[in-house]
Amino acid sequence: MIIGKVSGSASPARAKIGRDVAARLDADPAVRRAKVETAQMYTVPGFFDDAECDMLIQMIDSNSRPSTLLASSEDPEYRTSHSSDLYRWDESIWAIDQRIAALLGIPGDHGETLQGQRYAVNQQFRAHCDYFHETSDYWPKMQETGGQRTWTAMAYLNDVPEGGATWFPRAGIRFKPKRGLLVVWNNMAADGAPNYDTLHEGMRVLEGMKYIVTKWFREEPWIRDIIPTYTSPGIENAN
Ligand SMILES: O=C(O)CCC(=O)C(=O)O
Ligand SMILES: [Fe+2]
Repeated sequence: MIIGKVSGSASPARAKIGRDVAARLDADPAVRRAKVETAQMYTVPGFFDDAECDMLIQMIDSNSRPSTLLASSEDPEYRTSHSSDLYRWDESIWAIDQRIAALLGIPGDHGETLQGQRYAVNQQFRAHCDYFHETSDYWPKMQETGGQRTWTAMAYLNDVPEGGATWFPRAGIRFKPKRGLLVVWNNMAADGAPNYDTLHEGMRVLEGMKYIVTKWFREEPWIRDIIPTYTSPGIENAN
């Protein structure tokens, strides 16, 4: 995640992911293309039903820590929500992960751990881009774990009485939290380079709580490095 404008390089592989996912979403009658010229952005109303939203909210409430940032920020108000990593191998999370991956047509193992977030009144996530800064200190580490973030899928788990919209100031669109609504966008431009027009903000919650889940997809498999490999004692690792 980066703060402010940065550039990364063009990538034919990422450009192809952008075209393939968009073609799939364009062909899906449940999906609506957002009226945005400068980024690929879609919505799916009612992607999660009430039972799924309630289950996810309960999981977030039972397992939250203060949210973090990859890049440092001077502003303590930058990201004030609570986050929760939703355990991939839990049966119900697995099913949700698979459904999101199938919607986009991206293999599930390219998806990072589903992240739940909870914002209380006055909490927010200020303007940022989800892609990685390719000249940052953390970029080599990100390259080892699947490379650049391509698509983001984010769902609102409840209606928020006031505030908490997701605002894309450069793309010129704002989404109001609506229970079950999934918002999907490509963080890359047509040439596969990071698209600064995807800059977005989780606006301050003014009344009530806001619950969301976010799935960030990498250009390559993310999961391979987190599966523990069993090595028998006394047997040399072949690598
Ligand atoms: O809370 C929001 O509306 C935005 C969340 C977000 O930007 C993210 O999870 O990457
Ligand atoms: Fe974001």
